[in-house]
Amino acid sequence: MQPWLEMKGLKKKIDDFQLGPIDLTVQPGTITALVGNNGAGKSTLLKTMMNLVKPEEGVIHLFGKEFDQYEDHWNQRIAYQPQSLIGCNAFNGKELMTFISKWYPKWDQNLFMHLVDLFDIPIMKRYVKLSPGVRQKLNLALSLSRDTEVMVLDEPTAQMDIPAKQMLMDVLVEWMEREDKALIIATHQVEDIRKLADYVVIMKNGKMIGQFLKEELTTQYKRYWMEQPLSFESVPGEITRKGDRLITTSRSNEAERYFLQEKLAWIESESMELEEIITVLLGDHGERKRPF
Ligand SMILES: Nc1ncnc2c1ncn2[C@@H]1O[C@H](COP(=O)(O)OP(=O)(O)OP(=O)(O)O)[C@@H](O)[C@H]1O
Repeated sequence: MQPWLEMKGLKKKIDDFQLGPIDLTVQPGTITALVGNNGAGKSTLLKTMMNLVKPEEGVIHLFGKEFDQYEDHWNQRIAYQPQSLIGCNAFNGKELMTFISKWYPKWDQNLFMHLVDLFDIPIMKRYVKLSPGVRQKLNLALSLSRDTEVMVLDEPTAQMDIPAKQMLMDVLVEWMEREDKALIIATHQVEDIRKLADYVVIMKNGKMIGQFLKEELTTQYKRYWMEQPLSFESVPGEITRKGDRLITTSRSNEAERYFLQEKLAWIESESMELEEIITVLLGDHGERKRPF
């Protein structure tokens, strides 16, 4: 199947920050979570996808076409929700809905009203007077109701309370089920990634560490408690070793094959938590820095 979004060798320099090279593919029907340290370049990458930031190198294909050949109204097929909306303060939710809905032929008024009701959004109150969490809820109602094929969300749940985050997960899952859709979401919330993502894109200091199938990460990253002390020889995918019996690996299939071949028995094995896996991939699995 042709990807809906494809980036190859994308690079962008902003002052002393270098983004890329980025190689990324988004298939219809998938949710991709963009994860990384602060300042990794997630927001810059999302803006590049939306043609708001011009890359110096590389190509972007959206729905099979390069940017300069984009079909008219391409932006009616992809919606982008930045971390904060500019220029909304003077208006209330109902007025914003009236402006925005005109641009999107598939605008779903029923969904908008459903989300207003679900999240208890006061749509007659001016945007500037809403709390950051309620603003995020309104932003989401204004984004999802566009009913575009691709939705790009930049940290949509950072300010939300716990029940709203839970409800949003359900809303996003339902939204994905409507027809072929793709969702790209930059987030620091492990829960979002755990519950929603099919793919996880890990970024660190402008570089893309990789695009991974979440299932593969959570099945391949494991720790083993060995019955006998291990030799010094390294185990396939070895990440860390504590003492001579506790080992973590990023390639559990190969590690288990190696253990069987070497007649090494393990007492117990455990899959690593997604949060730990991301920490390892971000290269922060060593000694913790002292807080002071
Ligand atoms: N308009 C700008 N002018 C100067 N530097 C910028 C601009 N926009 C982004 N940057 C720089 O680009 C880098 C990446 O920032 P970006 O906001 O994309 O990271 P991020 O991964 O989204 O971070 P966070 O997780 O903290 O939201 C940072 O070093 C930032 O200072």
